[in-house]
Amino acid sequence: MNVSNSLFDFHPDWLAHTLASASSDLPETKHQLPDGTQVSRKANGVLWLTPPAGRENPNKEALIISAGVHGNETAPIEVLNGLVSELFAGQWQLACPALLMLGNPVAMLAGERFVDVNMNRLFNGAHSKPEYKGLPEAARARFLEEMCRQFAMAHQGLALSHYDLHTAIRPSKRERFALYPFLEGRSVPAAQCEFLLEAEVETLLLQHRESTVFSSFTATLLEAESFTVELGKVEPFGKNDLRRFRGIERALRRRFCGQPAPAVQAPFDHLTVFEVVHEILNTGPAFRFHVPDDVANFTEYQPGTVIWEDDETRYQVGTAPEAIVFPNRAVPVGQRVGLMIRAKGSFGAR
Ligand SMILES: O=C(O)CCC(=O)N[C@@H](CCC(=O)O)C(=O)O
Ligand SMILES: [Zn+2]
Repeated sequence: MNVSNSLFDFHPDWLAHTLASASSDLPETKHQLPDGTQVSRKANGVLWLTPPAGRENPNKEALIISAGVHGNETAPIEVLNGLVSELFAGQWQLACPALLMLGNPVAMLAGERFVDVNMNRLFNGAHSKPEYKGLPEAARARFLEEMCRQFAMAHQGLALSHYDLHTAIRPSKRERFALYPFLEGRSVPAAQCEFLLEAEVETLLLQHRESTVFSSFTATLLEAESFTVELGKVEPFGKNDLRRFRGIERALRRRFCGQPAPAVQAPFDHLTVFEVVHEILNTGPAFRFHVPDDVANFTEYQPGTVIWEDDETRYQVGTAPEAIVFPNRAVPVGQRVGLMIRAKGSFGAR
């Protein structure tokens, strides 16, 4: 029997199966591709792939790729699903172990960012907070963390990278950008910058503190080189212009196949690096946010502009212009309303 048929219960592909099984508790199932690659479906939307023993892993690495941690960010889900279909159809062979995760199948089915609570605020152990007790998104975040832990343990000695793929709610003056989780003393390896450029991601944002997002968990606890990667704008399934996602698709395929990195090429030959200078948090009922709802990511504000205030605090842009990323006033008290950022330099040519 065709492995897709048996693994995906006669659904045409991994995504269709994951959506159809969104509210099911699937037991672990194991399969083998004709070339000997082991495929373990650990749960709905979670595939652990192991190349056959003896196959060379030229880049000496293991990859964790996640998409759909926000259910309405569909393009990266479609890209990852397409790569899985290619692998299962024998179009290329896997060189490195890979853990592939569709983060929040229930939210994906609903076409929503999340169902009860933003899952990308539940990592680094936040899922265990009493206020999230009993919520399916907390259980899923805990499970995804456990999968990552087991995968990292099983592949000690290989370089571990995690790319958590997203799309942004609003338009962006910089179409694709990556966020690098904060770790004391860490700097971004050149090979990772080159991978981002290969994926046509031209902007990198350095986080200023540890957080509860998925990439912060894998970076902090598993010592992975991790990135949240924003690849475009949120659209429903079937409405994405997947030509705009060819960069990440090609770059991931190349990594899965264990091929060497191509030389960096214009126009994707330099990465503009920004740093977070201020995180805007919803401080409660008196919080007033002065950025309009529809402003694009990377919109710049001049020194002195008041960005937010409440009855005790007022945040004004400092002596140099600052730009905003992820403006979103509709978040619970204590959560991020946006990030104020400033250009820090660049990597590569120019
Ligand atoms: O467009 C938006 O407002 C949100 C897009 C998104 O989901 N971004 C991630 C970034 C995670 C990080 O800071 O690494 C998120 O908000 O979870
Ligand atoms: Zn997202």
